[in-house]
Amino acid sequence: MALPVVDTDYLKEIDKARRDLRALIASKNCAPIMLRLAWHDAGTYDVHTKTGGPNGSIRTEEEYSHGSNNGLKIAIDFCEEVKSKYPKITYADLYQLSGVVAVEITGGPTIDFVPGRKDSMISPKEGRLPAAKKGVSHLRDIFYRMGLSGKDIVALSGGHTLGRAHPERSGFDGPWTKNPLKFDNSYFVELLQGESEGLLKLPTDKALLDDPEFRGYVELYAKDEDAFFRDYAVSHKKLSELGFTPS
Ligand code: HEM
Ligand SMILES: N=NC(=O)c1ccncc1
Repeated sequence: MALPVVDTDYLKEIDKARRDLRALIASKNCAPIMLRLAWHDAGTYDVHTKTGGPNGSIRTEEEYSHGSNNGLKIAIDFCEEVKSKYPKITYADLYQLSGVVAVEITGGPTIDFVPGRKDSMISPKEGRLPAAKKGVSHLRDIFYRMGLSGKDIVALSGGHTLGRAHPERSGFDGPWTKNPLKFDNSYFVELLQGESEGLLKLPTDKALLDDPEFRGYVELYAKDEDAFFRDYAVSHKKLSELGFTPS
């Protein structure tokens, strides 16, 4: 599919869509699932083959039907409400803009967003996203394949400060933090505090404590929210631009 022409009209549409997304996400309290959608569209990137990545392909039934994407059709349909008003905007840009807005309106850091991603209908085979029951080496395999680093793994895992697991979607249950609609460093604080009634820790969350590099960042982010916000904003931008060279 063609690269969008990012002219002043496109940028005006992006600005209007950003405002609409703020209102939609606030009114539906759907920041968590919108962030998960953005991450799942981008997280399929393979730096070796230059395939997958933030290209809107998650909108295809083939891809949103993957087990790891259970529930995400809800967010895809929410985004369609905005797409229908601004047809020029690519799905690829819209999904990443939605993830940025989700973080920002729940109190997280401002994330630099550069539009211009093109859409694709080609869905990678299932298995490019991390499996929750695995550990450190799996996390490194998956995120290094995307072209991301150990620091990115920990910072981006902080995205679990938002939302919850749903048994009917993933088989896991519950929020990671006491306020799942507030983007803050509580995910890391809770991780270091150990098991807590009613709060979820996936095996991959706990794995962040098992590796010295990862644990160093967990301890930093738990004690310094500004450091988490700074690193998260950089890693989120990197994730949202995998395979995409902003013009
Ligand atoms: C590191 C590997 C990761 C694993 C294994 C993982 C796994 C999961 C699982 C199993 C769920 C529950 C899905 C459900 O039942 O609704 C979930 C939810 C979520 N994930 Fe991840 N995740 C990972 C990384 C990330 C990243 C990098 C982000 C974003 C930057 C993210 C954002 C979210 C959000 C916001 C939710 C909550 C969605 C909701 O409330 O509907 N996750 N994750
Ligand atoms: N954020 N990641 C997820 O939602 C997820 C990843 C892998 N398997 C199920 C769900």
